[in-house]
Amino acid sequence: MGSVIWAVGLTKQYGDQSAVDGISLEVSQGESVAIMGPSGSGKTTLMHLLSGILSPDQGEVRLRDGSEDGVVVSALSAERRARLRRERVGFVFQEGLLLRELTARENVAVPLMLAGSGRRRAEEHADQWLAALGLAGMESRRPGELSGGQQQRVAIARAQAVTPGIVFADEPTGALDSATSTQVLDALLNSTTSRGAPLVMVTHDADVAARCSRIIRLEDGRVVHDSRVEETRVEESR
Ligand SMILES: Nc1ncnc2c1ncn2[C@@H]1O[C@H](COP(=O)(O)OP(=O)(O)OP(=O)(O)O)[C@@H](O)[C@H]1O
Repeated sequence: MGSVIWAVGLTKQYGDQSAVDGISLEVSQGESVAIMGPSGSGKTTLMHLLSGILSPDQGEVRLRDGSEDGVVVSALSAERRARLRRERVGFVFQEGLLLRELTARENVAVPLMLAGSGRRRAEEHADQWLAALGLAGMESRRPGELSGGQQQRVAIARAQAVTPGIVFADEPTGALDSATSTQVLDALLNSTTSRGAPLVMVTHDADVAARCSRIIRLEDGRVVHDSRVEETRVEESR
């Protein structure tokens, strides 16, 4: 399977604190990757480096963009990086971060309009995504009129609507009870991997991680376990 993102030698320091300390990894089409590890081990920093929110002190991140070698995210200007993030990368956070004054439909349509769609087309497309996530009939509600799980599904629809090449999620079910968490996780996994796009998710929850195809564990800014690497080793030793 082709790589969608590949990172080499990523390092990020805060003062003399090494948040990420020389991490290299590739993520392939259709993979769902859980990033786990103790508090302060560098999970969020790694996700922000992979997604171009942060620039590394050393190393580079490439994202597949149609060209053979991909685009080096960290070499882009801040403006081009922001555009790449808007159009090729989806984000889902612990709290949906929906715009409170807008309806569910408008929340999903906004990124499409920012990417150049007309309002009517964007809203039609938004309605299709909301329906795909089980929210038909709720298009005109504002976030305050939806449950936590429903709000998170609106956030997933918003992330998917621009059909990004990769989706990142930071504790996407962290604020939900366990039954709702399962539904939201199913929606997130299915809506991403069924398109062939990879999902990279930071989670503290072992049950959530167990639903992913790959688990990466960090300690002190380094990868101490990668289930994909372990599987490759086992296959090679056969
Ligand atoms: N903006 C910042 N300024 C200074 N130090 C930071 C900053 N962001 C992160 N750090 C430090 O870098 C290290 C890694 O932080 P990070 O948020 O990536 O960890 P994490 O594994 O996501 O933690 P948690 O599970 O608690 O969210 C920590 O020691 C943290 O204090």
